[in-house]
Amino acid sequence: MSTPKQFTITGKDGKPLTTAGHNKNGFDSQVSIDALRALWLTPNYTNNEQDKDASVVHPDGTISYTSLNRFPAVKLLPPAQQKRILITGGAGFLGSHLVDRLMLLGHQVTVLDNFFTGAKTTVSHWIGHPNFELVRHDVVNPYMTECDQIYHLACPASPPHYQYNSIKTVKTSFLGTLNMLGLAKRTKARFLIASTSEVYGDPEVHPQTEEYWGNVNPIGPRACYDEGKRVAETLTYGYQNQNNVDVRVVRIFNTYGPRMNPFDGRVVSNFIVQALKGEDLTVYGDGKQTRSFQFVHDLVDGMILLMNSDETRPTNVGSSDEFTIGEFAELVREIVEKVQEEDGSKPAKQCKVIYKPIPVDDPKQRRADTSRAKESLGWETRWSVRMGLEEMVRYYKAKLDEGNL
Ligand SMILES: O=c1ccn([C@@H]2O[C@H](COP(=O)(O)OP(=O)(O)O[C@H]3OC[C@@H](O)[C@H](O)[C@H]3O)[C@@H](O)[C@H]2O)c(=O)[nH]1
Repeated sequence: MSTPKQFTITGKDGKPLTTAGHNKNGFDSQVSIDALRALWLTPNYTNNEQDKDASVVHPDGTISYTSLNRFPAVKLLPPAQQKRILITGGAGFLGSHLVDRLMLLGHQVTVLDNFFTGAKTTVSHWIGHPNFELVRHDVVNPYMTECDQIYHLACPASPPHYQYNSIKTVKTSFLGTLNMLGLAKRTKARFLIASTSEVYGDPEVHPQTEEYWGNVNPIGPRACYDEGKRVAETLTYGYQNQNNVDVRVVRIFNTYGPRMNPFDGRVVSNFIVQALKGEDLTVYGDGKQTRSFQFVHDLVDGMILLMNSDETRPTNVGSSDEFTIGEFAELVREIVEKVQEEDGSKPAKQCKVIYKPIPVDDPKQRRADTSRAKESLGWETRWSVRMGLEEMVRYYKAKLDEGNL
């Protein structure tokens, strides 16, 4: 595999950022950023070292996939430290980054995914590795295995995707969580559910603390996801109280990064793809609604810290750097231009911002209060939005350049 181009990352504290993860609570989750980057910035469907003339996509429109003869190096853990970890939705955007981290750390990872929004290509670099298993499975059906930890992420997360089949989204949240909690009960595995900032609905409290009960329209178009996740949290604490299941609940705020499906309709992927293609940036409503965006490595840090901590209360993991969507469009446009300038592909014309109708029940403001994550886990975001967006722009640009976007 060829070595990806090196970029220096400056963390929020102004110092060079070379690793992700922490060594806390008896669990070392640190890996080098270059090792993570090599898993998504280098195409893994051709072996460039051995076949220097190979291009990923050929002029006749075909694509070369070659099986890797070497897997990325993983830590050699003593058996007593190696955990059997089940990740539902592990072929999705967030799941695949969690898979990368836990694989590099030397654990045994089993991924369950029905590939509705996930894709095999997100984890294809691990297929065949003795520590890795990929199972096509829909969590609305029970699944039996032996494991020590369960990260339950399976559920479409982008508003157009989760609204596509709202009944299935509710079913996935409820039955999927029920099945995985049943598995946790039998195996005595620790269970972490990926909940969401959407449990706060269109919040009247700002920023959102975990104590806030939320403002959700129970029959609106977002209800299938919002209420689905709320009842999933209810079930989770039901199993904790009635069956002593060891549970963790992470409320994930808007997250972005490489491998986010470029067409999943969320704002970060939409704006970057539009700017790279020279199309108009679509701001919904007047663009005054706010969000805070965290880079995916920070989220993975938070999830692993929470899973291995004693904190059993719901915990927000998100950024507290708040932008209006209008400001965010300007920032994305500026960063895309910077990356294009760096490699001499800046177009003569600047793309415009256009305004489209606001989706029903779109939250007007959202910002994570992360005091609990800071106090209980020692977690804080390390990536600035600017550095994270540059990473994501380079990833999409590489896909665009190879004709894959
Ligand atoms: O092209 C676009 C897309 C989206 N938007 C706006 O940008 C804001 C963010 O939209 P996104 O679709 O990215 O994400 P949302 O904040 O609405 O929902 C997200 O919330 C947290 C997570 O749990 C979920 O991944 C997702 O549901 C919204 O106000 C939306 O209306 C645009 O202005 N233009």
